[in-house]
Amino acid sequence: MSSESTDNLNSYEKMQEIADFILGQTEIRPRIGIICGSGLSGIGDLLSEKRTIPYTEIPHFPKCKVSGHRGELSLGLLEGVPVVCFQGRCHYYEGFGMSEVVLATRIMKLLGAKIMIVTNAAGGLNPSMKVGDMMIIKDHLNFLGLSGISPLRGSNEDRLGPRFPSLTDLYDGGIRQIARAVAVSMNIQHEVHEGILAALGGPSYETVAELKFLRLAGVDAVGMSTVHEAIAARHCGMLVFGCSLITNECIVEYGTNREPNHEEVIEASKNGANKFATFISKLVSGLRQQDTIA
Ligand SMILES: O=P(O)(O)O[C@H]1O[C@H](CO)[C@@H](O)[C@H]1O
Ligand code: HPA
Repeated sequence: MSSESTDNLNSYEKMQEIADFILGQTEIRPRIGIICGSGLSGIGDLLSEKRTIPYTEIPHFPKCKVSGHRGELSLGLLEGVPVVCFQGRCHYYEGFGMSEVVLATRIMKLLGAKIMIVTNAAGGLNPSMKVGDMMIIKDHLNFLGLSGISPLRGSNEDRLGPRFPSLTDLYDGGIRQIARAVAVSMNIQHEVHEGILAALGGPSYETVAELKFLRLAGVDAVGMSTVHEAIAARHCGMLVFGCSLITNECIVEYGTNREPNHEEVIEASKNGANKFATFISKLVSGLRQQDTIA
């Protein structure tokens, strides 16, 4: 499918066809779906009894091209829990339509997932956040959504969810509590923050003025993804947990001779990937113990 295509994956039947194709490749019936952000595909390497399918082999599935995104999905067991792990995402700035951006989310729902864990690389705006830290997403500010660019735009698919879903407490409080306990158990609580993610359209990084504005608005970290998937997950009734790896410090002063770049983002996510993957797998273990996924 070309990246120029617009929202052409709204058909429930087409999504069901994709889900049936995936279910036909494995005995795994996922309870949790994970979306891996830039450089974070290694979470999928922790799966046992794994079946990996390149996106190119999945009918109708968009092909992500941004470096740091592997472009395959893996089904298997993580801490004994059946999961599907999307190792690579499509971004709106690549030219995909919103229905392509959130296709992975809707497919995990049709595969049977009850919870979505969505991850990303993000710039740290809150000065207390250092490169390599993590941020549990408490809420978001969606600049695309505020101007009407939504995965829910268009006629509503009632089989997925309601026309007017609420986004109150979108990022599940109970799961965030488990995540905080995991951070303590790993003795990394000083590196694991909780805060507000702002989603911008990208692919350019933010101006200094934009970052100053976002800081005033209470934003802790900035990214170009995640919130659309979170909205689609809420729409179709999944619980959502979101977590950012802070890959760069936002430059909020003029004339510093410093600039953000994607190479720095990938390098930081490579460095932080193992700890991040361990954190997510221990969270999944915590969810199993709490029967959240029953
Ligand atoms: O959100 P993920 O996919 O983790 O990647 C983030 O990193 C890239 C920018 O460096 C953008 O794609 C941004 O969205
Ligand atoms: N801004 C926006 N998106 C990002 C950043 C950033 O600084 N880092 C990683 N994704």
